[in-house]
Amino acid sequence: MLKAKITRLSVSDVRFPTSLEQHGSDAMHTDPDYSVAYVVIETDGGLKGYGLTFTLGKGTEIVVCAVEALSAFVVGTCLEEIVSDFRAFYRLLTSDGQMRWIGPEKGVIQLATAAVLNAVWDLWARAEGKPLWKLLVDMDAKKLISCIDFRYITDALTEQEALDILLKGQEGKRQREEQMLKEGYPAYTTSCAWIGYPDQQLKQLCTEALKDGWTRFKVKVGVDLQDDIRRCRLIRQIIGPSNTLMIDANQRWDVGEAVTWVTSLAEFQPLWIEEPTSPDDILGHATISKALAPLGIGVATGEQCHNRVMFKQLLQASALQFVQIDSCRLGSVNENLAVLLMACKFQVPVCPHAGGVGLCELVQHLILFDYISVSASLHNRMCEYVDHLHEHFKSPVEIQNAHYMPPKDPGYSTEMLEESVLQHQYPQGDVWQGHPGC
Ligand SMILES: C[C@H](O)[C@@H](O)CC(=O)C(=O)O
Ligand SMILES: [Mg+2]
Repeated sequence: MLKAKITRLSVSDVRFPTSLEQHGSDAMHTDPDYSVAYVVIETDGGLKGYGLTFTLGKGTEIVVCAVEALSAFVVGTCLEEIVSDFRAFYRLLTSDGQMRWIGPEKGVIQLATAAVLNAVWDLWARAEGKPLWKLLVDMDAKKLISCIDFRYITDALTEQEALDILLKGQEGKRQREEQMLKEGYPAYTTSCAWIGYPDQQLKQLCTEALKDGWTRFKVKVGVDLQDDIRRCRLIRQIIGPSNTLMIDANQRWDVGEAVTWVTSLAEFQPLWIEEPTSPDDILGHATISKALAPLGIGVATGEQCHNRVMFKQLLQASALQFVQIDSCRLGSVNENLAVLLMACKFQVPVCPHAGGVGLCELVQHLILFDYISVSASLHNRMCEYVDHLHEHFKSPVEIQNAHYMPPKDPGYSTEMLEESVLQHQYPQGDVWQGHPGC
């Protein structure tokens, strides 16, 4: 299977009209249509790999163009050739002398890299007959390290240090794997309190979620302080004092404003404030972290942190207390591995961003690997869950008692149902016919 030669790459613009009911809305993205640039790679042996990156409607066509521009690097190569030196292949995609000018390793081109490489990782896991998390857990430590591009991060994490972390992680690994298979990985829900949901809906969803066993909840904030106070009070009343609450501002504030606003919400005891300000403002995050530490509120960020270099600086500057990796924002598994290992070295817990379309499906593999092989800890750790659009996937996430149960099917859980792709393709899919946005 590894000998398979990649013969074709196709990419589709697939959009879901989630903005109609305000699903996914936040202080900055008030009308998100959850979307993906969806990649299928075909091989001469018949095996296919599926990959995606997450977007919000308009602009997906630009990511699709970028994927098409990268496809020349992939078509004609052999899976074995790629994975025998995955670091070199990652560099080939991210360091092309002309294309890197529109990055490097950030923005649209990095989203496209993620979509393409996610498909390659899916293909690799399928070729090995394993779910991706298991492929990673079983992989020899040196082989894993050989998938990571350490350029620009060796001042924070050397190859030897990364290897040492993985070797240390061997201890107790089998028990942790068994534990995950039995109990699953702890999750929190964001589905109850999107910014566009009225109080009644928030109340009903929270009450139902509590009944379903959820104990950790995230609420969107940042548009109007009085609204936030009312909504946080409401949610705290429903979930009680001992369940966990997080708040997410999606980059709404300036640095000083973030500190003042979150201080006004401190009585509701949020564990973290997520994305308080621009995702690029490392020193701003450090200032906010320092100011909120006495209140027991941490800073979480990462869903729009575009590469390992940014994460390195956030960690070096003690600018975040929770690392939110994203399976489709960073350069696929390769770059996520680098961030997981850096977070371990800096002893900062990883709580991945998920939700959107497919992000839960993908990132569960990474966080399972993190627990089993890297961090060996569940302290202050949980993976986001959002209850939308799973029905469009061939191997949707399985949640039991607010935990992600490890996927069993081979691959990266990236394959979508053909029918779903056809119906939601933009603009020709049935779902978009007669739609006001079309
Ligand atoms: C636009 C997205 O729904 C965003 O609000 C998601 C997010 O910030 C989160 O899940 O966290
Ligand atoms: Mg967020």
